[in-house]
Amino acid sequence: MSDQIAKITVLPGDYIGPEIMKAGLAVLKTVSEDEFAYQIDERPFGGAGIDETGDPLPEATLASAKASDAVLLAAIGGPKWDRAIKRPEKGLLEIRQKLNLFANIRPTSISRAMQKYSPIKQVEPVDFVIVRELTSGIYFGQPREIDDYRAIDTMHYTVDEIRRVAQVAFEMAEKRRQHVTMVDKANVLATSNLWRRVVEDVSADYPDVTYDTSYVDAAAMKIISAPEQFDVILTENMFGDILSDESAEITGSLGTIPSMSRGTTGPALYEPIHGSAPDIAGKGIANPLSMINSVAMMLRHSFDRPDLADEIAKGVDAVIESGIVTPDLGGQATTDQVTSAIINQICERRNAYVENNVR
Ligand SMILES: NC(=O)c1ccc[n+]([C@@H]2O[C@H](COP(=O)([O-])OP(=O)(O)OC[C@H]3O[C@@H](n4cnc5c(N)ncnc54)[C@H](O)[C@@H]3O)[C@@H](O)[C@H]2O)c1
Ligand SMILES: CC(C)[C@H](C(=O)O)[C@@H](O)C(=O)O
Ligand SMILES: [Mg+2]
Repeated sequence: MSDQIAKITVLPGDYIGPEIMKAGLAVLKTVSEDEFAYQIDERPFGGAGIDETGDPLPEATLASAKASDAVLLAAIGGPKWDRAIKRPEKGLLEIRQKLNLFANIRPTSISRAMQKYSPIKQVEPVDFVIVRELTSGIYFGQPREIDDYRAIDTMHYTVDEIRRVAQVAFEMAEKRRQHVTMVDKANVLATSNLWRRVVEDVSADYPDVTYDTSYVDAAAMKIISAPEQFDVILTENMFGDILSDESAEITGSLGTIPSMSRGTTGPALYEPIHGSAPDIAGKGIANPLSMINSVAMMLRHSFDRPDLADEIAKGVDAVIESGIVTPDLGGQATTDQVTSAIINQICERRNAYVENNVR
């Protein structure tokens, strides 16, 4: 951190983005009181960036992100800008590339509190993390062309791009249950064959970590039938995008899962894995948990405050357990009611702690 006050660039984005960002910032304010000094710099991004400046990633937004200690993003995109020359999604790809956020970490765990909301039956605990390559592959490959009769996208990977994200996955696995599964389509794709060669090589540097591979179609099946088998899933950009939405859904809702995107230096970016949910925007029913969990992830990884992240996690678990949940999880609570319930839990626990320690 550049000085004692953490600089956080805040990008509320579009549709439900501002609704859930408000929730995330309210929880951040609560846990930070007397504990963590920060300043936020809120900037337009995505559709909001287009509306304000004509560009989904305005220059001033990028400059703020680059000068920050961490970036907090809600969600961007939606039908309003589907015909824009440069769509909001383009801004998202650009910020990932310009901040060199090559590793995207998307956790899936079904805590005891969450079990009753999961659509799958679990015998063993489910707790795995997807490490998704984020700045290369088919999202960025050239040539990329379209005319009236054909369209071309190109999947492209280099050894260095694979090696650096593989190292992130193996390092994470060392601190978890020491297992990496690389997910690919090596029975068809040349890029997957390069991934196999490079990851096999990287795995030799981590003797305590076991390593296996799975084709992506089979992995999609196992995420539902045997998710407890996974510890760290390492995969390329587009497979990671698809498998992370599927993985989120086995917890009960896409609206619960946070993510971290990081490079080797510079600020990391934290965001829910879902999009701007235009179908429910403005109704006050968006699930704020993905955003609140993203705030916790930021405190843990960018600011070395696992204590504050744990306080949030305990508050979230208590509220989920009590059944105060939004309609995507089968409940009737609003975004604000869930957020207030979490804040109350955090405050009650703090007061109880103070009382116990004064006596
Ligand atoms: N990182 C991002 O900002 C990001 C990620 C994914 C999609 N998008 C964009 O979002 C827009 C909408 O995309 P989409 O509809 O395909 O996907 P989406 O993730 O926005 O929504 C898919 C479904 O999940 C529900 N959902 C998502 N988040 C929720 C939450 N917090 N609470 C309750 N329900 C929630 C939605 O209501 C919808 O039914 C598109 O423009 C897309 O490109 C942005
Ligand atoms: C909006 C889109 C470009 C983005 C992606 O595919 O990376 C989203 O789906 C995500 O998962 O963050
Ligand atoms: Mg996605």
